[in-house]
Amino acid sequence: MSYSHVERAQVLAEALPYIQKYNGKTVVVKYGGNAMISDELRQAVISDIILLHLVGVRVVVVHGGGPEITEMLKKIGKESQFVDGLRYTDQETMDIVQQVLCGKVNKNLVATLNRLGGKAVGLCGMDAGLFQARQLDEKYGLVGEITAVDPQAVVDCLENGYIPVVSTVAQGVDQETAYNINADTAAAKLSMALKAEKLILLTDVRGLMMDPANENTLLPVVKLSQVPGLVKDGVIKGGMIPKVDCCVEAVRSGVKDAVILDGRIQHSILIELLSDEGIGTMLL
Ligand SMILES: Nc1ncnc2c1ncn2[C@@H]1O[C@H](COP(=O)(O)OP(=O)(O)O)[C@@H](O)[C@H]1O
Ligand SMILES: CC(=O)N[C@@H](CCC(=O)OP(=O)(O)O)C(=O)O
Repeated sequence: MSYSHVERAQVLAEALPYIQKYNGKTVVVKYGGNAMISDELRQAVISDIILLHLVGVRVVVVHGGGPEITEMLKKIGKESQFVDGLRYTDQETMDIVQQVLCGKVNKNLVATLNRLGGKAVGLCGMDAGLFQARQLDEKYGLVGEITAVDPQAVVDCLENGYIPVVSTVAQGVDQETAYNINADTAAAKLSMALKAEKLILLTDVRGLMMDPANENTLLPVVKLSQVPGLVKDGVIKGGMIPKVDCCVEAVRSGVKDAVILDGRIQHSILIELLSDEGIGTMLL
């Protein structure tokens, strides 16, 4: 499909009110799934983030990396175990989680952002006490429940024109260990501490659907009051439950809205933020 000059200009003009709306506002993007694995999608996400940053949006990236952790564990002959969707994390697993998230994934992401013209700084949850945590429950091993967020390091980055890129390993407050935190949960907690305008969770499905097997049943807008009913009726289930829960918590705590967005669609972040089209599920 090719566009005329006028059509191209219209797309840019359409973005103006949205750029004005989000200028100076904080948007937390949880980056993970296919959008992180496919080269093409990775470039699109990263260029979206740089563009938003350049038009004055205070973009904060919180990244996942579950598949990379699983792959590295496999290399050392360890099978991954999940309990209620959370990785069972023994000490050996925790060491790998820290190496993969804070080392490989975080630094590669920072390098790509910088290579494509951004100015990114990588932080993990232990830097400057960003995320403090205690053990969530023995049944998950060293999985943490965030007890406090000190967003100052992230704010300092934003104030100095950097794009903060955060990995979700937290410092223990109940014992001398690092804790593994689910990236959706950490992104939601950070959005709350930053009083963000918006939380975006990139995932590998269109959003919340009445029938997960049918993409035409996407629910574009879900009010918090509808969530308990959707859970009770079995519409929200499995991996969607913790995702929706942390969106609910964020919105209840003052984040204006939370969007579950399809990271498989190129430039889904730009379409969501800077156009008249809403393409995921917005919880508000
Ligand atoms: N109503 C629903 N709409 C969409 N997906 C749903 C729904 N209920 C359950 N799911 C499941 O939730 C999954 C998304 O959660 P998850 O796999 O944990 O995401 P991620 O890996 O991005 O964190 C989907 O792949 C789908 O199988
Ligand atoms: C406790 C827990 O499950 N932590 C996750 C942290 C990474 C993550 O959440 O990555 P995705 O967003 O790519 O799934 C894990 O170990 O896989």
